Amino acid sequence: MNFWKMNGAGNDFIMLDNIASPLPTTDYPALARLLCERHLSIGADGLMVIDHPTEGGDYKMRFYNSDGSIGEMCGNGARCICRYGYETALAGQTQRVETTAGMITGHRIDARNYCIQLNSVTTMELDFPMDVDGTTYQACYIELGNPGLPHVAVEVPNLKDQDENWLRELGRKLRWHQSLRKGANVNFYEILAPDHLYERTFERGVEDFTYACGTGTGSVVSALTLQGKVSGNHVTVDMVGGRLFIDAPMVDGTLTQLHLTGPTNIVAKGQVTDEDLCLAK
Ligand SMILES: N[C@H](CCC[C@H](N)C(=O)O)C(=O)O
Repeated sequence: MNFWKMNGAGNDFIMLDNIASPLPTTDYPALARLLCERHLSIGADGLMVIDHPTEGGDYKMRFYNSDGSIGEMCGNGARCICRYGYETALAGQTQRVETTAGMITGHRIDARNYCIQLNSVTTMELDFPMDVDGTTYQACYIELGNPGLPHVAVEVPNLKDQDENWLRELGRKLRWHQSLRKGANVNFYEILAPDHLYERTFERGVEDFTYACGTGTGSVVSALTLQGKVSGNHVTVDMVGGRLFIDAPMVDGTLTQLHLTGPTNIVAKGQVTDEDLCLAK
């Protein structure tokens, strides 16, 4: 079984091609849990499976978090999978990718940089107070696509200087907060300068911080654009693993197309030989 290991701004993925070597879809959650384990196997935030299109796209992207749960979408993953699609000739410079959250389009900018038009905002609650241990956090709740990928945005002053363990525990409590129907990815952000943010995301399904989150940056910038705190034009978002750019322009007071741009890295191409994996050939 061949795989690629890629990352998009440090958000890392194992990629398997179900068109080239088919497996039953029901095998993938267990495969994700096994292969994404960082000490016992290859290690990654998620597993992505390239599959035959069924809705008129160039191919289908199935996304599994490292705990085996299905993610409706993944922005950095989509940027990586578009590079895979281009480099394996599944698609051209511009491609349509079927995701659980709906169709997205991807565009190759150059060898390493890819841009995705993310699923549009389907839920936006700008005033979403969340109580944790007696403190009320003035959060925003956002979903992208349908079914929507859930995100919470919380401003944290001096984010870079905050104690990581404190932040992780807060992230975990917000991620599992009783007010959330299906949990959420929790995005902490700080506005560093006009149209320049620093962000850290505690991800659902990884249950920890990842180095970057594409839909997280798209959700935060969408909320901040509606609040008039950023312009929505090519907003820079720095994360631990790299820099992402979000375009979320407003036309007549409404958000229009949401674009995520950033780098990709093909770290390895190889064969899965994990001896604990019964399926490995
Ligand atoms: N890191 C991803 C999001 C993965 C979503 C996943 N954590 C879930 O909530 O199912 C991104 O770049 O958009």
